[in-house]
Amino acid sequence: MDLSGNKQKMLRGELYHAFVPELVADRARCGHACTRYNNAGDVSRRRLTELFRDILCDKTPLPPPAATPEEDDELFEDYPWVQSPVNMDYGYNVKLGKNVFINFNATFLDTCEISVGSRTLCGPNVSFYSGTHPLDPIIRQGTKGPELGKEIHIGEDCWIGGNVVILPGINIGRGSVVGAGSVVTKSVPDFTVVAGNPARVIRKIETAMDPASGKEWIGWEEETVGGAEVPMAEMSGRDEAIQPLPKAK
Ligand SMILES: CC(=O)SCCNC(=O)CCNC(=O)[C@H](O)C(C)(C)COP(=O)(O)OP(=O)(O)OC[C@H]1O[C@@H](n2cnc3c(N)ncnc32)[C@H](O)[C@@H]1OP(=O)(O)O
Repeated sequence: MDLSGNKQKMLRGELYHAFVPELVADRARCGHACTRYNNAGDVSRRRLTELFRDILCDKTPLPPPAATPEEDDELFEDYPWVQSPVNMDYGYNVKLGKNVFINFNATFLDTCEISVGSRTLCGPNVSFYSGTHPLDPIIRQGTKGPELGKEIHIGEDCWIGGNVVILPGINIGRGSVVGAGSVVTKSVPDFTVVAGNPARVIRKIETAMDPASGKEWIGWEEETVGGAEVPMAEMSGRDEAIQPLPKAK
């Protein structure tokens, strides 16, 4: 893929200019795709998935149609479920795992990659802000100045409450919970409840899923017996799996 200098810098998390024609066009494309998804009305899961994949620029083929509408819906059981309206800047930097649920009014400012791990649930009005700007107004210069992004990664099996804001560069560990209305300014360790503005640790989550618990847990059925009908790579069309999280600060 031959990317322009500004787009390459954007994806690498370096300072870039967002108001160059290529990136303006990318955001316009994504905006139109979001509008089509948000106005889809009462359509099948297949059609919704097609429209959602248009937002993500995901060309992975869908499974062949089943014999009946009900059976066809079942083919999409494990696909991410995103309530409209949803809004994104570029779409192509968003990756969602299996059985993810994103409630109404999510905002993905996907200057850099934003990934949400399998089985993670998000309440209404969650905002993922991977974009940021220089603090010095002389450099910032409104639409004339450079900006940058930092990736956001939400682990598998998390629950993000309503009205949460996740700031650039944040990693939320596996199985963790973010309380409603929180602003997450620091990365969150695995199996931890955080809440507030700024989000602070409330408690650890006791679960056999946490290897530190010393308890036995065999993992999700599809991961252990390979029974998943749709591997995550096919679902997102863009990535294999959520990468291991770096250690939280
Ligand atoms: C997928 C969907 O659509 S989800 C639908 C939307 N639902 C939501 O967003 C609900 C999200 N749930 C919450 O925010 C809950 O408060 C939870 C899950 C964080 C509660 O976690 P718990 O560990 O049970 O916390 P608990 O209720 O015991 O409170 C512990 C402390 O944290 C505080 N606290 C709890 N939630 C929050 C919050 N969201 N913001 C700030 N402080 C909070 C409590 O006031 C309490 O403080 P105190 O010790 O000073 O009294």
